[in-house]
Amino acid sequence: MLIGVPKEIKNHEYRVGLTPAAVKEFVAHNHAVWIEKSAGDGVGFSDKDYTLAGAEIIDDAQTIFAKADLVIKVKEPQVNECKMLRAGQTLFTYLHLAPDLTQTDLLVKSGSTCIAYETVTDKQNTLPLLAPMSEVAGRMAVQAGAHYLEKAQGGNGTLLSGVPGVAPGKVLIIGGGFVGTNAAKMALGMGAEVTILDRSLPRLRELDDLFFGRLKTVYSTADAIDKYSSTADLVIGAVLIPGAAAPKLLTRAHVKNMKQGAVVVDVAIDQGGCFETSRATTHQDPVYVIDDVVHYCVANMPGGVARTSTIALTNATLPYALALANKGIKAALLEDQHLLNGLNVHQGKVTYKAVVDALGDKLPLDYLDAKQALEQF
Ligand SMILES: NC(=O)C1=CN([C@@H]2O[C@H](COP(=O)(O)OP(=O)(O)OC[C@H]3O[C@@H](n4cnc5c(N)ncnc54)[C@H](O)[C@@H]3O)[C@@H](O)[C@H]2O)C=CC1
Ligand SMILES: CC(=O)C(=O)O
Ligand SMILES: [Mg+2]
Repeated sequence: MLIGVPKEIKNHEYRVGLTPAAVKEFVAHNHAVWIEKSAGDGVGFSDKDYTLAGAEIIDDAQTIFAKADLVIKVKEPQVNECKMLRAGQTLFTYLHLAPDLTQTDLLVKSGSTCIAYETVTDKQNTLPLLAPMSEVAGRMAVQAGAHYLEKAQGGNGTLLSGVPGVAPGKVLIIGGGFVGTNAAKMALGMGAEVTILDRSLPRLRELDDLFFGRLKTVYSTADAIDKYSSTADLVIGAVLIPGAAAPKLLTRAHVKNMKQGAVVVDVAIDQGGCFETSRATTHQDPVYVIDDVVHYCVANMPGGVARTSTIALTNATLPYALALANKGIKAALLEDQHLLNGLNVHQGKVTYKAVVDALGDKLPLDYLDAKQALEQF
């Protein structure tokens, strides 16, 4: 199979779909790999590294999209990338379709097969291809929050750790999954006072055990969000309903009621955001202020630490990508229900129900069960 890896083109996105080590694995399995020129430059993987691994360097993305059987990326395809996708081709990358009408429309029209990293599942009922980037983003959320709490950045001038004689800052984390847990680790490591909300009691029990009572676990209700957001210095949004648009849990009224100079980091922004006042921002222009509250809503946070993130992401995606290449796309999907859960679009049909639920009233979308879609077309 011909595997193609274009250079990422989203704002300040330096990650790359395959490391040279991953390329070697494909080559060892007799696949050809095309890498766009300078695709790995931003993370220290040179064209020479890729050539030595057995890849061919291609000058432009057009050639890759025109010929590759399987396109492996990091971020959702941007408009001109969507327009290059075609029937008979498979795209394996993050998609986050539920909040993205334009991309969904273009992918459906492309006739291609689109497998989303973020909806592939595993036996533990977690999301193995989202987890590594959630670990990164959760850790970064506290780093970003601490930075924007500084006065010169618009914050209220709180040092999250406090100092002897001065109480630490208060961090509220909404959602206790991968992002939330990693944010909690960092915030506790700094010495902040941490409260974490989730609506899963089993998850709250795990968190209580994991952190040995060093943080407060609270069942997530509007009332709890009311209470804890009003005194928080930093609120981190980390909820997820897989594949669906994020619920707006922190409302405009909550934000209005927050302390002046508090910071909110909406990590869930890639699924549309879980704060009513959130809108996606970029690494180039990461924050804006509403009601004296600094909002950080970067939709590709791990791109900011692209070297760590590229390696962590490829560690997770490689076995699935190899299965697609070695077995063939259809057979690999039909053999593995967990990988099949990643199928969002196939030959003009949307095969992920939560996407149709989120966008069906704005766009005429044909939903078809993933297995049926593969068997029919
Ligand atoms: N902005 C960025 O660069 C990145 C964003 N993300 C996003 O972060 C979000 C969280 O991802 P993960 O932690 O991996 O998901 P996860 O599935 O591990 O955790 C989500 C948690 O939210 C909880 N939850 C659901 N509804 C809730 C509610 N009403 N109140 C409180 N908790 C609730 C769930 O019980 C679960 O524990 C996702 O939208 C993901 O796509 C992840 C990585 C990077
Ligand atoms: C998960 C995601 O959207 C990212 O890593 O950019
Ligand atoms: Mg206020």
